[in-house]
Amino acid sequence: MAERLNVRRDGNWIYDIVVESSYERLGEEIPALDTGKRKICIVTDSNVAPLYLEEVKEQVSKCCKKVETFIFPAGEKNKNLDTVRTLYEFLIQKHFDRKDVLVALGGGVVGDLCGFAGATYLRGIRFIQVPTTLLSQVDSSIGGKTGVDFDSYKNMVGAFHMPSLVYASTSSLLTLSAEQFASGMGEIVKHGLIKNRDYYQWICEHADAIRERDLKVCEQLILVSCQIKRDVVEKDPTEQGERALLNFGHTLGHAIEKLMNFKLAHGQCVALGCLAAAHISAKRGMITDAEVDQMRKAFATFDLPVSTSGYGLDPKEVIQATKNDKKMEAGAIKFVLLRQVGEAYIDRTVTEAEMEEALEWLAGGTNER
Ligand SMILES: NC(=O)c1ccc[n+]([C@@H]2O[C@H](COP(=O)([O-])OP(=O)(O)OC[C@H]3O[C@@H](n4cnc5c(N)ncnc54)[C@H](O)[C@@H]3O)[C@@H](O)[C@H]2O)c1
Ligand SMILES: O=C(O)C(=O)C[C@@H](O)[C@H](O)[C@H](O)COP(=O)(O)O
Ligand SMILES: [Zn+2]
Repeated sequence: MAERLNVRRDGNWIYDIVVESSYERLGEEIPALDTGKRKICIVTDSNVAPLYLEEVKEQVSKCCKKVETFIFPAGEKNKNLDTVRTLYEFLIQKHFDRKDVLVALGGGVVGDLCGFAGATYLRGIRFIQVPTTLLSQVDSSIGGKTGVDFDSYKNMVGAFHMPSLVYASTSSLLTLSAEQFASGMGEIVKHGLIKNRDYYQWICEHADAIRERDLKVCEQLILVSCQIKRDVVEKDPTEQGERALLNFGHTLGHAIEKLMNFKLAHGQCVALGCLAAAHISAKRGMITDAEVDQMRKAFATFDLPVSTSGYGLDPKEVIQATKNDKKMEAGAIKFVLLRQVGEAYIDRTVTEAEMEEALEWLAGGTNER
């Protein structure tokens, strides 16, 4: 039975998030977009193509005139304008017009890049998200943030462009590496910490089933996380205010991701950034040290890093890197802190000294289990 969530805003845009256990029903969901006479280009990466391209292509073929496929080398390093350019060239060569459709089959890298091409090619064509990583199923496929990195700066060039449909199959979680599964847990724990303490506790209580990738429990994770993110982006799709709460852990997380030269997965850096932000929240007396310690244990349970010890990161360089991210507004850094576990707020008063102290604290621990 498909689980379905609706995303809408003032009648301006609306799409469904469908969570299934296989790709078998994808061909039944797409026709609602009136694609019968259209061409569809499936955009995917070199790791996902051998796993899922054939079955997804079979489904997509049922609901359009012609299917093309564009495969690019996997990895964050390829989430850039060079890859977008080769995709534009491909679409031009195949005569894609404004009514044709793109399908992003893959993780957040494919989704962000394909969505950005969808936002800009011919000033915008429709795209469908078929997320295949835990991270993309709970986070990146929803909300319409699309974009690419520029000179290693995360997501520096992009556009808000909503997908026409999100179709996630939990079956794809079984082929993910341990590291990539853990990375998704980084964003999931973030969702609990910023918006829903009960969810955070539920995640901790179901740690064994989650680690074993019990797909029923994973489905619950996907649905609750999607609901949390949906509720935020419906109210503030272009991040004028509340949406920035989803950036909890990303101010320092993005800087660490860049300085580690993308050797760590996105969700791993988010986990480190969340801990540093939680530490600052505790120093300011809003949450307790015991709660931070509990968070450290929670991230570690999901095999996420909880210390930067041995990473060779210089706190001053990390702080410098935050200044070139999108978190700067009118010269002040936009930071997300916890008022309490399950409630975040945007703070513009975090000082460099606080960040430096938090980064030193983060380097002091260990990743030994
Ligand atoms: N747009 C947003 O709102 C948003 C939100 C969160 C993260 N992001 C972005 O998403 C990206 C991270 O996404 P990600 O974690 O999905 O990484 P990813 O897309 O790089 O995928 C991780 C790795 O897993 C492989 N893979 C994908 N699906 C697989 C499967 N089912 N089985 C086996 N291997 C598979 C990929 O080829 C890749 O090597 C980052 O660029 C981040 O900035 C965007
Ligand atoms: O959707 C959002 O908004 C988020 O902030 C979700 C984040 O997990 C995601 O990594 C996002 O891409 C970060 O946004 P950015 O604007 O800082 O690049
Ligand atoms: Zn993120």
